[in-house]
Amino acid sequence: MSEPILDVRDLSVSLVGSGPPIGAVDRVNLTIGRGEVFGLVGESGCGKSLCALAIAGLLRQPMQVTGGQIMLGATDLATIPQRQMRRMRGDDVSMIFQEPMTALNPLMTVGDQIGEMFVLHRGLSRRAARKKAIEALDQVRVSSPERRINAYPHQLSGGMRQRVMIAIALACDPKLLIADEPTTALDVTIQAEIVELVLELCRAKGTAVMMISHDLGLVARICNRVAVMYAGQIVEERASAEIFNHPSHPYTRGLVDALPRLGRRLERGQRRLTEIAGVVPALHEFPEGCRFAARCPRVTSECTAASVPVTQLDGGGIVRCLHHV
Ligand SMILES: Nc1ncnc2c1ncn2[C@@H]1O[C@H](COP(=O)(O)OP(=O)(O)OP(=O)(O)O)[C@@H](O)[C@H]1O
Repeated sequence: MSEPILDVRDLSVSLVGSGPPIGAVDRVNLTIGRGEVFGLVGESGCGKSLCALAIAGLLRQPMQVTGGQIMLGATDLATIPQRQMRRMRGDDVSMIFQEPMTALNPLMTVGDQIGEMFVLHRGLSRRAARKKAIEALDQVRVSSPERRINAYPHQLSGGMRQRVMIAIALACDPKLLIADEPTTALDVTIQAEIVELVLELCRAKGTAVMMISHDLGLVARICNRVAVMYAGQIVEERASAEIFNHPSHPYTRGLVDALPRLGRRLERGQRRLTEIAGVVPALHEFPEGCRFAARCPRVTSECTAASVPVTQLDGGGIVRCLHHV
């Protein structure tokens, strides 16, 4: 891997309320190289978004970072004050979300929202920022950018809004872009265009990407390395070709088997491809031993006796399973 830009060590996020804290993300380790495209996958509710929000300094009560370090270069994002984090967000690390409307201000034109990045982070005048906003809109392939900068978010299509959010996120050339399911809410035809756009712009700017998705197929195709998350823990992390072709953890195997492939047909009465039976446990239901045990085809009594340590794999990477292949 190239020089690391992000080094997350033993990150824990917990729900902190009136009772004892409830762990949601459990000692997660992640390293992303400069300009690398890194994937984080897992079903809904595995803790991917909480990891992302923790890194971007956007966790909200009752969720809190309760342990570990988030090193972006020499700065530990887990401990810096909110004011410093606000400065670094946009400048060093940016995030785009599944639903752009949650991040865009409905009362401001898209031009003002993009321009604000240049005013706040680069100290440009309003007039100079407006010019840069037009260039940024052009870069994300919004046609007639001089006209479109005067539009409000609700006047644009979902795909256009996502492009605006990408323009805002990349305006100040951050070192890391976290993309949390950026295409899930979009029409299938636009999804590939948006992913390509993100990759192309980040490649040109040397920005590393952390792509979060429930779609292992997408992530394996575009990422150098992939981490698979289950019930708040990383259960496997390897080069994406390895993960895709020789999944080591039974959960990863299940995700691969659930992918649609050319020539595979649904059996009569089967609604989806081989889904992993069962559901991700809720936070207060995490079991003592392996968290995947209740759904695992390889489970034995050892799996539920004590928590499962991480094993280094011969070809590089890690897996958290007593019966990995
Ligand atoms: N503010 C909150 N209060 C209570 N529980 C929460 C909160 N935010 C997240 N959780 C719980 O934490 C767990 C992890 O959630 P998270 O959103 O990180 O999952 P995810 O893998 O990103 O799923 P998705 O793809 O659906 O966003 C889930 O069980 C979720 O219900």
